[in-house]
Amino acid sequence: MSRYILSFDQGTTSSRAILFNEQGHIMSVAQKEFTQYFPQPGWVEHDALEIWTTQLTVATEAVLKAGINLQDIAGIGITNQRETTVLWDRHTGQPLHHAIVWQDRRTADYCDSLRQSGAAEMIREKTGLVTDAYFSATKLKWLLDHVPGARAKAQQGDLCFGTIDSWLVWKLTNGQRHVTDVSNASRTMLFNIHTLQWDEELLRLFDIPASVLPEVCSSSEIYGHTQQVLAAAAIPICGIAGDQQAALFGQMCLQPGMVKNTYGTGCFMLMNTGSQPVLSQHNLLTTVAWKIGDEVQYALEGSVFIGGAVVQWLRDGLHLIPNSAAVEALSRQAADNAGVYMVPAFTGLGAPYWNQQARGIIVGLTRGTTDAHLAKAALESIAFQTMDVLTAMEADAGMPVQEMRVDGGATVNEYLMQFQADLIQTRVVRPAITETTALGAAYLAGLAVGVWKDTQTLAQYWQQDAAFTPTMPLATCNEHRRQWQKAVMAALAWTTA
Ligand SMILES: Nc1ncnc2c1ncn2[C@@H]1O[C@H](COP(=O)(O)OP(=O)(O)O)[C@@H](O)[C@H]1O
Ligand SMILES: O=P(O)(O)OC[C@H](O)CO
Repeated sequence: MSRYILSFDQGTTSSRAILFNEQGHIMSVAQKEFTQYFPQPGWVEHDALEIWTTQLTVATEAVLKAGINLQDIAGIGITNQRETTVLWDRHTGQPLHHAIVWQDRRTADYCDSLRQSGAAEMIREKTGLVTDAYFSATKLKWLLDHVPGARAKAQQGDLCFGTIDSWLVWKLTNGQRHVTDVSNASRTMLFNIHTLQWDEELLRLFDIPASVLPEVCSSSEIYGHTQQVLAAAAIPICGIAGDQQAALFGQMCLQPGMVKNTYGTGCFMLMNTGSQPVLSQHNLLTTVAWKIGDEVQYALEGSVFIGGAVVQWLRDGLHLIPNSAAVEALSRQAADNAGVYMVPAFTGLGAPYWNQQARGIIVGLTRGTTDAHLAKAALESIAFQTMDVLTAMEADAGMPVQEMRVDGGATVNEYLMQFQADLIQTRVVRPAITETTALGAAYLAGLAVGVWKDTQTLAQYWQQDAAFTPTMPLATCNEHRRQWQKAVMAALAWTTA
């Protein structure tokens, strides 16, 4: 009998399912986009029921494509867009409102007032997070305060809060299990990353009744079994991690100091810091990477809000390119950026600036600027933002990073990868399997049910596809950095305030 692991990779713009075999090879992939709702400027919502139905559809499709029997699936691993907040009725299973997505800025003013009140330091010490609308706590508070009747229902114990992992487990187990894992919990701003428990002082601060919270579990254990979905036989659900932590695991960054950067809609760089949380001195986040058995690993994280999304903007907003892949050829039409720099602060700037009011700018325009220069500046902006995060990370670690492992949709772009290596003067390594998020969740699930013995076994599977080594002269590199810093200063000055 073969033993497969089915990964649910529930992302910001699409639900994906990937089936892995015992060697960690991909057997099949299915993907479905779902609706993005923008009810007001800066607001982003998802329909949690659509997330569930698309996820279930792609899971079924992946199994059918591979032509395997459902009883040969040893377990399901879940990885998900993090922070996105769902509130549902525990009796009917109906969401009370659209999910509020991690990108949503509706609680930005409230976060500013929290910072002014002096709460930010306490929040950072306990949660490792910067006080920002990005995280779940203020989104949940908004739902409880604005959905008619929600707070009263919550106080009566009738509601469940969850990030997308909790929601999917709830649906898969037909409402039997209300759980999350430590990595997702650490993104809520309600979770104490030192005690690994929900924090009463934070619950009081955000006025959240404890009864809405899921039980916090490790990242690799049997949380429950499927009920009346996918197969007649119950399949164990046995791995959960937030997508960026799952990618760190899938990239086999198991030793302190190892770094991965994912180039998706946003860019998320994580450094494994071992069994102790390291509080950043340079505006990075401290987060739980995963918990396996009794062992907890932590990470430093730098989140860039607009990464590959700047390429989507060239495609859908400016109509400069017919598809994302075309950005590379267009950008190569220009020999260099001709002094054009783009700061895509469309939703403010994330790490290490954390400025919610900053907005995007393009500087250095002349009569000679072409679409190719804009494409180049857009691609380069992804690398510049990553450079800023890496600089902060190296300063926190007190040593240079030896190599950066990369994954995500934009890593197919060879120009971007080479420019990245040049800018950070560090080797950039792309693995053979770039579906590291789904792979990480599969590994966590497979470890729980004995498909794989231990992490050492898994580390042997990691294989390099390509390595990009720096070739740009240092003087050119320094000049780029200097110009970029000036551009960032201009974006910070051009705020919505
Ligand atoms: N050739 C390319 N060059 C640059 N960016 C690309 C390219 N192909 C895809 N992308 C970008 O990669 C992102 C999709 O990557 P993916 O890892 O699937 O993201 P997510 O998981 O956030 O949905 C999109 O923002 C897209 O614009
Ligand atoms: O869905 P992605 O891949 O853009 O990831 C979103 C992150 O988890 C947000 O923190």
